[in-house]
Formats: sequence, C-alpha cells, structure tokens
Amino acid sequence: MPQEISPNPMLLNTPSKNSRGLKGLANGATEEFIDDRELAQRKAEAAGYREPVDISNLNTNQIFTAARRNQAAEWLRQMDHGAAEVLSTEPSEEHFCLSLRNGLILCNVLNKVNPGAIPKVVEIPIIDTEGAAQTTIQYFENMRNFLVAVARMKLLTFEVSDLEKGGSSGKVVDCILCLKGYYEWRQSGGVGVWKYGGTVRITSTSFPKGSPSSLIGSESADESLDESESSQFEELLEYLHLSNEVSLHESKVSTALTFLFDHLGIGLLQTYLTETNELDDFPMNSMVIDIVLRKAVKDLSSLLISQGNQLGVFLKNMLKGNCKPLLKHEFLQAISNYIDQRSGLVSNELSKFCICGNKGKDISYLTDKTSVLDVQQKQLEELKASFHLTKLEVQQAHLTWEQELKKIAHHTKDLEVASSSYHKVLEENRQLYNQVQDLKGAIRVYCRVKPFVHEQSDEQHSTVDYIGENGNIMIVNRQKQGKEARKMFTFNKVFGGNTSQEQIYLDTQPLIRSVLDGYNVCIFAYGQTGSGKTYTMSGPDMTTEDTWGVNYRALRDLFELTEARMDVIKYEVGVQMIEIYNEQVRDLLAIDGSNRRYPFNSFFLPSQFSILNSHDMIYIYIYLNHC
Ligand SMILES: Nc1ncnc2c1ncn2[C@@H]1O[C@H](COP(=O)(O)OP(=O)(O)OP(=O)(O)O)[C@@H](O)[C@H]1O
Repeated sequence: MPQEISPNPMLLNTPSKNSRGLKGLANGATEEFIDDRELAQRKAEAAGYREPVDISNLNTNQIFTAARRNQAAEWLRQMDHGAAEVLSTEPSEEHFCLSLRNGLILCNVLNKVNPGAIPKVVEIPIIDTEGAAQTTIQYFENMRNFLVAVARMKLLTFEVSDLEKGGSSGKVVDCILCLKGYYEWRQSGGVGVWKYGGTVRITSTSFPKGSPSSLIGSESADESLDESESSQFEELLEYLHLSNEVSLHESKVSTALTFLFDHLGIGLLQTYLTETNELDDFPMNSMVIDIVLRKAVKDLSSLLISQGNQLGVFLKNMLKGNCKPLLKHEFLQAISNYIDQRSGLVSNELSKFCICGNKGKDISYLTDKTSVLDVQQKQLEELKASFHLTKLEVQQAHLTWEQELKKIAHHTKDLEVASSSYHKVLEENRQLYNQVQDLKGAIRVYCRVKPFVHEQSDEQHSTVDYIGENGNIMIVNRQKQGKEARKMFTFNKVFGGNTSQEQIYLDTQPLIRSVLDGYNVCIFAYGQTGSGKTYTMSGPDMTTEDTWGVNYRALRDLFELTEARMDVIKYEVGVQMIEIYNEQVRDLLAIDGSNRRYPFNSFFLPSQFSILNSHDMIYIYIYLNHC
C-alpha cells in the first residue's frame, strides 16, 4: 500500500492556503525557508504519518490523490457546518472515510445541492438496547438514500464498502467532486459545459449509464500507478490546470449569458406588454408572465444551443485539426483569441465567426472582420496621436500668439506715447511757424513792377530807376529836376518786371498753411486800372498751370494740405466773390439777380459755394467770365 502525503500546495491550493499551510507546519512562530523535499516531509507528517516520509518513496499519484481528497473535504466543510466540525482541511484517508461513513454530511450536502433529494435524514442516532447495531443500520439508511439520490441524478457514485478500510476512497472523492461540479454549474445558471474536479481522462466505464454527455469523468484516483506512468500524470496535472483556465472562461461566459437571459426575458416581457393593446384591461397574472417568459426562454435556448454547438466545433477542431496535441500556451492562446473575438462581436455576427485550424505552433483565428477592426483600431490610435500632436501645436501657437499680442500691445503703447509726443511737437511746430509768419509782419505790402508790353517796350519811358534788395524802389520823374526828380519808396519786397508768377507766389505760400492752422489771412491786390492786379492774382491763362496767379496756386496748396491732413482733421472749403466798383459792392456769385448788390439779403452775407478742389474754383471763374 503506497503511503500518502499531503498534496503539493503549489499545484492545487491557493497562495493563501500555501501560506497558512507553511505557517502551520513550521516549528515555532517564526517563518523559515524550507525546500520542496522538507515541505513534502512536513506535509506527510501533518497528514498522519508519525515517521518522517522519505520523499523518494512517494509517487505523483499519491500526491494527486491527497490533493483531490483535500479539495473534496474543503468543499464539504464549506457546504455543511457539521462537516466543518468533523472534517479537517487536510484529512488522512482514514479520517476522511470515518467522517463520512454515517452519511449525515453527505445527505445534508446533497440536500443543499438538490433540495429535497433526500426527504429524511437521520440526524441523531437512536441508542437503544441493541446499541451500535441499531445506529449502524440508521447510518446505512443515510448512505443508501444518498447513493440512490446521486444515482438518480446520474452523477458519479460509489459503493458503501468504499468507505470501509481497504475500500476505494478515491471513488468517494470522485463522487463528491462530481457533486461539487454539478453544484457550481447550477449556481452559475446551469449553462454551458460542466465538469467535476477538472480531471479529463475519459473512461466511460466509470460513469453510470445515461450520464450527461457533457460530464467528463475520471478514472479512479486510487488506482496505483507505477513510476513509468509519472509522465502521464504530469500531463494530467498540466491538463488539469489548463481545464481550470477553461472553466474560468466558461464561468465568465455563463455570467454573461445569465445577464443576457435576464435582459432578453425582461425586454421581451416589456415589449410584449407595451405592444399588446388587448391586454390593457386584462388583469396581469402569473399565467401571462409565464407565457411571455416561456417564449423568451425558448428564444434564448435556441441561441444557447447554437453557441454550444459552435463552442463544441471550436474545441473539436482545435484538438483534432492538429497533427500533434497542442501545447498549453497554444491552447490558451486559441481560447483567449476566441473569447476576445466573440465578446467583441455582436450576437448576430457570431455565426460568421471562422474557426481555422492550422499546423504547428502558428495558430491564427483572425477573421477578415478582425483584420478590419485591427486596422481601424490602429487608425484610431494614429488619429489619437495626431490629435494629441495637433493639440500641442495649437497650444504652442496659442502661446506664441499671446506673446505676440503682448508685444503688439506694448508697441501700441509706445506708439501712443510717440503719437502724443508727435502731436505735441506738431502743435509746437505750428505755433512756431505762425510766430515766424507774425514776425515777418502781420501786414505785408509787396510791389510788383509791370513790365513794358508790346508797343511800350521803350525803356526810356520807365520810371523805375532802381530796385533794392531790401524792398526799396526809386522812382524817377523826368519832368522834374533835382531832388524832386527822384523819390524812394519802401515795401516788404519789390518784384521787378521780369519776376515770374511762381516767384511772386513764394512769399505768399507760407500763409496758406496758417489758414489751415486757424489763422485769418487776407491777400489782395491794389493798383490803378491796367496795372496788373488780375494778371498777378489770377494769371493770363488759367488753363496753363505755369501762368497761374496767386489765387489758383493758393487754392491748389490749400487742397493739398487738406488731403494730407484728412486722417486728422476734416476741412470744408467755401468760396465767396464780391466786386467793389464805383462805390458799389456786388455779389459776383449771386444766382438771383435781385440780391446781387449790397445789402445782398437779410443776413448781409454774399453767396457761398463749397468747393472740393482747385478745379471747382476754375469752373466758377470760367462761369463768371461768361456771365
Ligand atoms: N506782369 C505783367 N507781365 C505782362 N503783362 C502784364 C503784366 N501785368 C499786366 N499785364 C498786362 O497788362 C494788361 C492789364 O493788366 P490787368 O488787366 O491785370 O490790369 P488790372 O489792374 O486788372 O486792370 P483793371 O483794374 O482795369 O481790371 C493785361 O493785358 C495784362 O496782360
């Protein structure tokens, strides 16, 4: 009989259990480092061996058997309070069988798994005169009821004798783990494939006739295996771990399907009640709800069957479609891909999902749709990156603009200051300029000597004897003698007979600017008839700019300055024209002839025309000449 040892917790127990086990086994309160060999020995001691176990005498099967027994004990402890008191977490085979022999724990647990499966459980043994014999019979009744109920549920079962010394306790463990698997399957909604204990070596003789097709059994765990079979057990344990992974995925799928069922059922009920007007006056009762829900269940069942078939095909293809068995990571990768794909697709597209077997290590189940999704995902990532980049650029541009705006605002302030200074300087300049004009004289008198024209070109008749630079002119009277013959006159300036129209205007020009600066200016010509007043003020030919007189030249400058200052100030230019002749004042621009003589009208003001440029004045002049 091979000795048993507590299982290697690294294989089947959770990390927390490992920690607890190590602390419990360690001598003393402090933790210590132990190697695998010592760990096995300590666990063997904890499992009931008084003598230290030589690890070299143990085989993997013994470790595996103990692990499964512990798993079964742990589950029974969780399911039943009585079991928690009686069973230890890592019981020896003898202790395990002894605790279950009365059938009380098994019956209580089975009733929790399948309520009402065993209507009558013998709780307290009746001690009478016949003592233990009566108790044994009552215990046997529990065991018999349990085994009958389990067989009725088409689960793995065992013989009563398997709980006796020399019996096959492995079958008892198989039965309990089978019950555990069934219970967990029911708890998760009873959807999908279920299996107990995770073992997958299929031996049809181990199953009762008529077991569910999804039930995967195991060969009896207490069959002794020699060392040559250890490699098979290594594979078995590997597969056990793999199957647990599959169970995890299936559990997730079950949860999703449960949710789907609830959602669909409630949704169908909701839709049915909303759309069906006939039920408005109909009292809602359980029958109506049952009918609608039944329909929902039917629809959902169809969907589940379809999915179940699909999953079956997938697994079969994966297992059979390869020349050699898949490695663990290949199998996991394939399942993971399948789950990812399936969860990413809408339900009506599941049927399009393509399962593709392949050869060797290169397994790929990507469909065209997945490729499209991948491409779109990639594009989305690129777009996100591009968006992020653009956002950074915009932020950078925003910062640059803010800096530029600050600079512009700063420059604008400088300009405002400069502009203010400029206006001050301009005003100062204006004042100085007009002061200079004042200094030149508020009233200036110029003298222009009319040259001899045509038949008068005899210089002997000239009365001008001398013209000085400082405005002096000496006039000769040839009819007189001595001092009386010559007289000196002084003006601001004297222009000789050869002076051009342009030279005459140069001394007048500065006064035009003074007009626009707000000063009153009056320019007029004085002299006897034919002395050249009209020639000087208007010019002989208004169509030739070179011969323009003071008036037109002044108007030209006036409008040029007005235009230059148009951004700062707006000027309006008007013209009036009067004639004083023979003690009569006449309005030359009066349209109404009755108002032509002074007083012109009730306001005593002559007519005024607005003009926009010097040409307007010329038109007026032409008009007057033709009147
Ligand atoms: N500086 C000059 N150079 C050449 N010709 C001149 C000059 N001044 C006047 N004349 C000529 O003398 C003539 C008379 O001049 P103008 O008509 O200007 O005199 P006036 O003073 O206006 O006379 P009135 O008072 O009678 O109107 C014109 O033929 C004119 O061309």
